[in-house]
Amino acid sequence: MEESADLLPGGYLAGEWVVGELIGVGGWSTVYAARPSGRTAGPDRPPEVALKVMPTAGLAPRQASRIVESAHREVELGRRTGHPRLIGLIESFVLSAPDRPSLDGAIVLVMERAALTLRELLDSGVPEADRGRLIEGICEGLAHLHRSGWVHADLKPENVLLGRDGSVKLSDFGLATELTGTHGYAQPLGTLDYLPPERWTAPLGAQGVQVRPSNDIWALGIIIHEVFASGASPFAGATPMARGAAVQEYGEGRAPLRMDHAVPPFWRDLAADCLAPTHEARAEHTADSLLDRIAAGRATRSRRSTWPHGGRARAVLLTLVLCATTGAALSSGAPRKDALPPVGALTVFNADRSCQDRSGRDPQCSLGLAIDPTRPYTPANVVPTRVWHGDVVTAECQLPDGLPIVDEDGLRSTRWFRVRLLSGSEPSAAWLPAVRTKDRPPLPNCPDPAAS
Ligand SMILES: Nc1ncnc2c1ncn2[C@@H]1O[C@H](COP(=O)(O)OP(=O)(O)OP(=O)(O)O)[C@@H](O)[C@H]1O
Repeated sequence: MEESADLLPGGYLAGEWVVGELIGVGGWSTVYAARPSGRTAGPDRPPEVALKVMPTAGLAPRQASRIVESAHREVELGRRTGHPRLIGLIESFVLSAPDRPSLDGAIVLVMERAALTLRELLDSGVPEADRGRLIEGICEGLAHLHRSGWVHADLKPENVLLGRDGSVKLSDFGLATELTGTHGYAQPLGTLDYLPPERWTAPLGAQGVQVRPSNDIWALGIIIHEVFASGASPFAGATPMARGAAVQEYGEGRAPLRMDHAVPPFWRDLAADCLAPTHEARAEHTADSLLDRIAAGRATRSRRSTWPHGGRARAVLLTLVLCATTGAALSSGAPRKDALPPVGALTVFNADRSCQDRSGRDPQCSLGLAIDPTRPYTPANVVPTRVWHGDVVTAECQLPDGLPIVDEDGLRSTRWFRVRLLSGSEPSAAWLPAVRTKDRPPLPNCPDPAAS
């Protein structure tokens, strides 16, 4: 394939990171997978990151300064408001690439790598059991941003990332605006489908347009509708401009809010409040107050629920979606180096010899960790975290009499090890069949998994 001068080739050394495959292209940036170079790899460096490369060469001075400002905002926000619901910024640097004039001097943000975007999940269908949790995660991210005095100002499904453990993380803070009092000013940019009615008529002053937290709440209302109504906006129209006209009609009181019947009553009420037509009416619905309502609604629903394994069902469904969308390829070192002292280190063994080369981490060679060692070892019964030959995982205990597993060499065992997953993972531990390791540390027996 011909190499583009505007793209970094695989293997390129950008700062201290080795560029991998292309992940995505935004309006002003290109995002690549990357890993630390041999020189810098170590326990304090994540084994896999995303590099957001924002070229400035050849741009008109105003465009270039816009990009510099946008990068500056992302760095500033990352530095001041880190939170598990915001994508982590690891470092930033200016790319020195004299051999590639179009990329020389580009600004590079090194971020924690996510598995997929909410847009991709909407396109493949959000599992019913995950919908509320996803919205709650977005709301937690917004509540943190707003409490820290920032407005995201470009909230949309492309900017909601999902970690490999299904965790929700807001990203792309290029338009994020710091509040001075009740509002801030931003460039008149953003994505038409997520702009509230007042933004369509907002006066453009020397500092830009006024933005307030209620802008993000409106976008959240659109996203709630999309999540429950198979990606559809509550405002009908074939193009973003047509849908924008419908938003303005509604904002001026000339049309009612029409939501899809697929949106359940609880979420319909919440979305309707987020989509209150004026800033004043919307302002009383803060991200914090919405979070309280979601928590209260969850408590009511779980009291009514007759299915005791809701948590497990959630994990399985999200696993399926992540597997389907990402091919279930996960980073090295996924099992954590835990805060608790390890009780048994296990080196993963893959009997398939073609999978014993550690360099590629081919998704085809990844091994699954079971959710329940007493149920069939199928894709529906594995967590999103994958392991490869040679990975070291931490086991807490063993189960001598789980479901029998036979490896590629015919070795059979009913023994399973319970291994810890990255902190924040749901579930927090999963099961490695004993045929997938040669180690037999003297571990205590685990409690009966059926009883937990
Ligand atoms: N940390 C990340 N991990 C994995 N994928 C990412 C990450 N950040 C961005 N991406 C992917 O790259 C795409 C482009 O990134 P991003 O939206 O940040 O660029 P942008 O130029 O700011 O976009 P926009 O056009 O919205 O301004 C995203 O839609 C997503 O698919």
